Amino acid sequence: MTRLTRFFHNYAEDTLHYHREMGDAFERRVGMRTLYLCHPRLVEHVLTTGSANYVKGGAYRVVRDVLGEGVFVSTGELWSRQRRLLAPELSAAHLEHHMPALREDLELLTQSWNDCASSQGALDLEQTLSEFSLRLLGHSLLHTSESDTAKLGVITSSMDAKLEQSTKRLLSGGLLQPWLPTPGNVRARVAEQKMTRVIAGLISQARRNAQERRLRDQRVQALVDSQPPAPGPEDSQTGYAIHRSECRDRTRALLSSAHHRAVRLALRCESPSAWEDAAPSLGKGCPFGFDRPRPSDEDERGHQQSVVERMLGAPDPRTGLEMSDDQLHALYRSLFFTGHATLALTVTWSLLCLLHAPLVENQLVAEVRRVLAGRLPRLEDIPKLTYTRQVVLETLRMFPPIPAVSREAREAESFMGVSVRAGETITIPLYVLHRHPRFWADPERFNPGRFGPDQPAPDPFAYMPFLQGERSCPASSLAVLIAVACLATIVDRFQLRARNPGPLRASAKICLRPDPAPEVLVRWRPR
Ligand code: HEM
Repeated sequence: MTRLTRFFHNYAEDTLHYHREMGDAFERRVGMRTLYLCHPRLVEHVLTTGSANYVKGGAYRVVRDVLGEGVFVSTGELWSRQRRLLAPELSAAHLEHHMPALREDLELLTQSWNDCASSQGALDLEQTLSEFSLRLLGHSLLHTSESDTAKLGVITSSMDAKLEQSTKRLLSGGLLQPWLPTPGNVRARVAEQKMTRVIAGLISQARRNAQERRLRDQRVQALVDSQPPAPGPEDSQTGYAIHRSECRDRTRALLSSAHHRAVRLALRCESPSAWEDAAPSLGKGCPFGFDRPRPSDEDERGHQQSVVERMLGAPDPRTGLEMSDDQLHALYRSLFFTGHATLALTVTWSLLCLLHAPLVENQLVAEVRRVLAGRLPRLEDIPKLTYTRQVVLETLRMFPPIPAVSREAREAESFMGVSVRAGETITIPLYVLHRHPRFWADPERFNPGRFGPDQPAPDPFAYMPFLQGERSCPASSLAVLIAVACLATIVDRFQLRARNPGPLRASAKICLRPDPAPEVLVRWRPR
């Protein structure tokens, strides 16, 4: 393979070779001149201390072309508003809310793998995990229904087709104009139309849900306000009656947290008789409905707001305007772009690494069997899966799904012996930093032990699968927990073997993918 073909096939591996020859900072020209920074302290400057001078430029223009001004590429107030609203939803603390969707989707995943195991078949790992992560994103973040899930694949495949064409356009240096009737341009236009249609449907649904929620909340408010001043029950500890205002607050809290199913159903069906049936139960005192059965996971999820509904309910503080359809389109695209392949690839690479590490697999199976013993993970199981987490972290070191990021310098500057020109593209190769021999002992060895509790934490700029700084991944901790749950569920039930064992190979475009993908045989793991 020539240097150039190696670069285009897997620029991450190619950069690793260059780093060995050229050191921690070097320039290369492939199409355009790029400065590569491969030392944690240089990277720290670009991402944190000196970050005001470095923006998402260059390659991100291609992405902007496809995604619009979503959270991934936007800047300034538009970016910070989207990020602020998204962050709580994507935090690890929110895992509890994603758990019902996660368990449901893990169940579906294992069902399809059961079919494969019973027919002694082979699996396309990346494909099945990609379907899993797509379904999960739709269910847990966007609250898509089962029928919508089928359409989500259209978004990601259309996005891939558009990204490919936009990249070609960028590399053509202006020759490949979008209006030219080339097959690639036609494919990209069709892809854009399909993607727009599906997302528009999801947005209308989210707007309808948000409107229904607003009406319901107003009715709840009116109903609660119209209650007679009931003394309420006695507080079990103090013996004092709960005041009416407290009653109301607690009623509201209960209603909004989906505990009072009967009233919720009545509010939703809006028939006068249902209202009449429900109203007395509101007046009977607090705490309403504590003795009622908890609603099902499905019902619980139905009452939480999706990310998009939350965005619709939070108008711009300066203008008072709701997010426009264009902004919502960009939000959907950004979430699918950032969350879909990354999660699927993390679990795919973890399973592929295990094919080559039988001792690690044994230790992992022992832990998973102890904690899960054949059932789906529950929230409280996940912190106990400590070795599984180490396996995920080590996989993210060796095969970071996003192997490099780039920034563009606004102005010229010099720091730590490196000179940067105005407008220059800086590449930060995570793949190289994760294998830097000065920061990692035996970097080419898959060794989850390096993330053990007795080991020192790695340098945060030598290990950053989720990047560092203000543009780092807002879903970092959550994504690791989900990957842990998924890996544990699979390893507990299934044993994978490669049909043609050989070294793991990758290709890197935007993401780092197994290439060629080994054919993997799935069997039930003996108990
Ligand atoms: C293991 C899985 C994941 C990995 C390795 C990962 C990694 C990354 C990295 C490296 C970036 C910075 C990219 C850049 O600056 O070019 C990023 C940004 C981002 N990620 Fe993730 N990610 C993962 C999962 C997710 C998930 C599940 C979501 C949510 C749907 C998500 C949402 C985002 C968003 C919104 C950004 C843009 C942040 C900003 O610019 O402010 N990621 N991710």
